Amino acid sequence: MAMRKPMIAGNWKMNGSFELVTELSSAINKVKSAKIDVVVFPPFPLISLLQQQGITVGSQTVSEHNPGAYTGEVDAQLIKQCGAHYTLVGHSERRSIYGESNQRVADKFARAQQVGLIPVLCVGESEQQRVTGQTESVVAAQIDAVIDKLGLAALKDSVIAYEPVWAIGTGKTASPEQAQAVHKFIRDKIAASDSDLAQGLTILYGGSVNEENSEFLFAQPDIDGGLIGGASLKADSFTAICESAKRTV
Ligand SMILES: O=C(CO)COP(=O)(O)O
Repeated sequence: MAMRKPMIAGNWKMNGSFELVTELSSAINKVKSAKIDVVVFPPFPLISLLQQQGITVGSQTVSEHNPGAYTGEVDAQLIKQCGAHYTLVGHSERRSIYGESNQRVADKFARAQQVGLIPVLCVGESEQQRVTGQTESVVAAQIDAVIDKLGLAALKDSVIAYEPVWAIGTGKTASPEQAQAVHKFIRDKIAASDSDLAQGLTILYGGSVNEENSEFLFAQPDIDGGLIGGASLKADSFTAICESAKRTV
């Protein structure tokens, strides 16, 4: 991953508080380094606050619509104004709990880029899909929905996060070899059309990453960092994961 800077992203999901912002931002500011990008995805109301503490931030989702009568949704432009640089799109919890289709995720990806937010496109198969041999076709379809809508070049200003659904919040991490195989599949798929784009693309792994397994995952050639859930809420764990990413550089 010589030409790609490792990224460690913390997805707080529906957790967090003003107190956690204080605790985590001081820990992250200590671990920050030019060697890695550290990004936090907190709930919407904490975006500005974290940004004011010097943390690079993103939202956990974004509306696909332009501003208007969409009660409860948050506009991409406003998220950007709050200081966010990134947004997750298509996290598996959004897909499964809120019914987001590949098409809708592609619409969100498009809207994010329209206002200059960098979308982090989350992809991954369920356990059932893995055991029935559908991992590659599921992941390919999730990526193709974006390519079909916007063209391959849209992936240039984006990040992909491979998060197998069976590994999220379960403590069942994909082995480094399992994760590497899917990351390589994604990079090869894109390289078939544009090898420079594929070589420059940051592909994160997510799903039960912790300070014990991060080093082995990040040592894989196509794994450029992690999207961390549970362990991103604990200063010690999150900073240890960041340190393990620094050691790969
Ligand atoms: O969903 C995730 C990050 O987006 C992963 O969550 P866990 O690290 O808690 O498994």
